[in-house]
Amino acid sequence: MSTPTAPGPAGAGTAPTAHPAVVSWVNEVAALTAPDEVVWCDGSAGEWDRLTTQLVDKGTFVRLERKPNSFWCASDPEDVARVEDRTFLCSRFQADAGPTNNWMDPVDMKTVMTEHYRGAMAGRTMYVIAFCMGPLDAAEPKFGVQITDSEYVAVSMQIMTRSGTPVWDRLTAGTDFVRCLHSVGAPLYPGQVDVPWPCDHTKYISHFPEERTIWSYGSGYGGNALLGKKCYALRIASKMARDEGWLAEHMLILKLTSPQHTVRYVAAAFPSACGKTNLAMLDPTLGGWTAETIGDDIAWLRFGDDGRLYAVNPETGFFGVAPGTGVHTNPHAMATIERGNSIFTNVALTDDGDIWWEGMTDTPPPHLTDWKRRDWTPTSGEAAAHPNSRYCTPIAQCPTVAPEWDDRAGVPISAIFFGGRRATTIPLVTESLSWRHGVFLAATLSSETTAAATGRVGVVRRDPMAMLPFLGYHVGDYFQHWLDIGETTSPELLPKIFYVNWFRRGDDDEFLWPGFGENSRVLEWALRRIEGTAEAEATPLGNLPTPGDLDLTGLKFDHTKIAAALRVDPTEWVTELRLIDEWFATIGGNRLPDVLREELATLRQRLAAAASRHAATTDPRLDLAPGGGESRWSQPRF
Ligand SMILES: Nc1nc2c(ncn2[C@@H]2O[C@H](COP(=O)(O)OP(=O)(O)OP(=O)(O)O)[C@@H](O)[C@H]2O)c(=O)[nH]1
Ligand SMILES: O=C([O-])CC(=O)C(=O)O
Ligand SMILES: [Mn+2]
Repeated sequence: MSTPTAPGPAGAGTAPTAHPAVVSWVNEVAALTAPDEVVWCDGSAGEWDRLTTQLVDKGTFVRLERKPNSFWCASDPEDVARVEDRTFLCSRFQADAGPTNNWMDPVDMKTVMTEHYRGAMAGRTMYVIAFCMGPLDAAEPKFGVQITDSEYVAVSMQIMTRSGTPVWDRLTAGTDFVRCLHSVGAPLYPGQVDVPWPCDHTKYISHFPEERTIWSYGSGYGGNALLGKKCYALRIASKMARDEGWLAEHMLILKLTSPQHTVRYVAAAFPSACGKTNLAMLDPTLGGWTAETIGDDIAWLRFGDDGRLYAVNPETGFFGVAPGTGVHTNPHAMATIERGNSIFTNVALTDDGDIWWEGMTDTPPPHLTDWKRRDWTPTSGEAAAHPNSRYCTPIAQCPTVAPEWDDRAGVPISAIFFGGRRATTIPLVTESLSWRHGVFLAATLSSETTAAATGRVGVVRRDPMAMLPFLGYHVGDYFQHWLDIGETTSPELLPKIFYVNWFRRGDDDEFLWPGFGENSRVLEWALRRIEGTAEAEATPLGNLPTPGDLDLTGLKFDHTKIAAALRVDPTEWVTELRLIDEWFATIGGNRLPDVLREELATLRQRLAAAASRHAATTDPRLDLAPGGGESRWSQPRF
């Protein structure tokens, strides 16, 4: 039932499913896109071998000599990242997409895209992939079927999702599934030679939230083409989650065990390329602590019967940022890919059949093939790997994967960390004062743009809950949903919310915090706060540690920098408040919850009071933090 069908349109006889809606949809798409052949994927090792061999034969993949069952590939130089300006939320009413999404009327979008899809798979094979986001034995497993004309997508979906025969077996007639249609938009006409990375200059990544349908056209890049990931598990799922009373979030899930063997699970939301994978594979520098990985990109959070929030990782693989990943920063990611069974996209290829990227080792190899397939030497003057180059690798291979990563019930979350990449203003860590204050911090989260999306890098923008590019409905309603979640259970059962920033810089432009494994010190302080055993100082922003409140044992790092990383600078906050005002103004008065407006007013009052206290202080050293530590107010920038 899982072998490829003979050329010709799909039919019920060849399908590994009797689900009439799947079969009729596949037939309909095949009639529109005109593939040479339809293959129902079984997700088997044999299928992986067949497709990867095919990809090697046609020049898309290079089989690596130095890593088992692993492949290098380079995309079209224009198809390297998510395309936010070509990503659409086609809700029936524009007002439901909100100010953060590109909207187009669903009927108009389908009319336009249908013409792009017409004949788009000519000369190619259409693959039909059944997949499940989250454990197969979940109370309500979340199924999807992706149609694609890309072998790269088909094999990547094998890594990233539960797919194939076990899913077909469960996808019985009447079972709900999300329709995920994908074409690279590059038909092959008779005699035409294929290119290594087919795609179209025109791209559409469209979501039809009311129909739970995704149409993606023109790109082969992960976030645009592996539709289980951002399109389903975040955009469509966030809408499902709102309707059903749960949360679909851009979060890692981490298990922490203290030296006293206390186990805690935490989740953390950072924007793309801002440190989720790295924190998910944390190698704690703090003695006696163990960190284990449950997820690195997406968390689905639901209330358990005990009133706590439980998190599940809907994925089965990591699609991680390669540059900056090395034995010193993320040894566990390096060990994961060392085990093979991985796909590397837009990194550099070494002459002996291995991969390399900036930050993997201190010294680059003397010669490489760069991500544009050109000869590269250390004097080339350009990066050998694209800044958004990625590895795609199974989570089960991660040496730090927690045994419970696949548990149907998920893991109970004690703390949620929100964070952004900010060179200024945002302190290393802030503890929220309440759920609603935490939601305010998350709703005003900001970050510098990264190479994970096309467009300018390094521009500060608001990225609420690190979900700006992934919201499946109106951002104001999303904030209200977060506030409602906080009313669903007793306050002491809710995770405590913290706000972090690993990326603050000093006047010398160097990071003020060493990051990576040292982030365990911040997590440890947060967990001690939850247990009531850590000190903190009340500031206008929330509760912050002084450097003395953090466990800095053995940390070889300039402690004045750490004090600077923890500073609340009133001048910086004058600008920040203006930016938050602007952000809230874009949301629209009737959709922005009053609670958040009130939180902003309270923050403004607290900052004003602190600034006037500071102005009245002639000797800055009089304004000392409790415990005799130097106050963060003592070095204002004005
Ligand atoms: N300075 C500093 N850099 C970090 C830290 N953690 C991660 N990074 C760098 O940030 C970049 C992206 O980190 P990732 O962990 O891959 O980001 P992510 O949030 O998983 O990204 P997506 O997969 O795009 O959602 C890499 O270049 C890392 O080296 C940190 O604690 N400090
Ligand atoms: O979706 C992708 O392509 C990769 C990713 O995790 C992100 O951009 O946040
Ligand atoms: Mn991501």
